[in-house]
Amino acid sequence: MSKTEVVVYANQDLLAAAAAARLVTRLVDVQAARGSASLVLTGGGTGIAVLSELRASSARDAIDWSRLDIYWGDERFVPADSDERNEKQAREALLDHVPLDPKRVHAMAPSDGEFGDDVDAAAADYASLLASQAGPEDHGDVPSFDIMLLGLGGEGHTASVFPESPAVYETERSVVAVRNCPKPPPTRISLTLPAIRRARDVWLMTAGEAKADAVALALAGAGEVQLPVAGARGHRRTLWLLDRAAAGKLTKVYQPPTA
Ligand SMILES: O=C(O)[C@H](O)[C@@H](O)[C@H](O)[C@H](O)COP(=O)(O)O
Repeated sequence: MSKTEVVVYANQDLLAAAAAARLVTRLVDVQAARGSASLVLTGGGTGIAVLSELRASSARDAIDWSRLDIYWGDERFVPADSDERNEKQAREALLDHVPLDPKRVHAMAPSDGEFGDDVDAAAADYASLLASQAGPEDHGDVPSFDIMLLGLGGEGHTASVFPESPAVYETERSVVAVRNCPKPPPTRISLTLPAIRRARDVWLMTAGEAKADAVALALAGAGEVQLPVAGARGHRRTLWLLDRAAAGKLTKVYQPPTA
């Protein structure tokens, strides 16, 4: 039975530092149990701040970086050297500073890569990659990621699955091309909600008052077509990591003292 837990931090800086500390603990535990671990990254201010905190953490090298698979939940379909690319931001914040195995860093294709501007081909290629990484124990064509990090938008998007968009209705494919995104850049590649739900742990991390309505609606059981983040769940655990402002419309959650 999957659990949902909510932890509220006094502010976004503490949230990012604490999430980085949690990542160290969880990844070390998974590696101790199974030898290797997998982590799915997100873009967005909070997601990248967590990676910067992990880079700065004195505990970070407790993780065996050579036995960690890195994936992305979504990517902006822009040239490889664009500052808008989630991959580029993650590399600068963390990935270029730790001894990862390059073969285990699974980025989504850029718009000037081997598929050119064919975003459908780039999405299909990532779906094939996920299928090739899934083992017999994974019951399907997506690996059971150990931790999937996700952010959310005030209107309820997560990864690049936007409210009432074609991606939110996708039930077959694990990865889709996304066009005409309300949030720029307009063309993206995204895991779908069924693929997100293959993760053991989903960590939804967000800060700020602008996210408070979406957080409260998702935790109250809103429908995923109108509020895609409501459909982002881990099959072991769904962990919401919030700051006080993002938790502002929740009742009955422990609120920490002001830092
Ligand atoms: O590609 C993107 O635009 C991001 O992946 C996006 O989904 C982001 O995670 C959220 O919008 C939260 O962003 P903040 O952390 O900046 O609020």
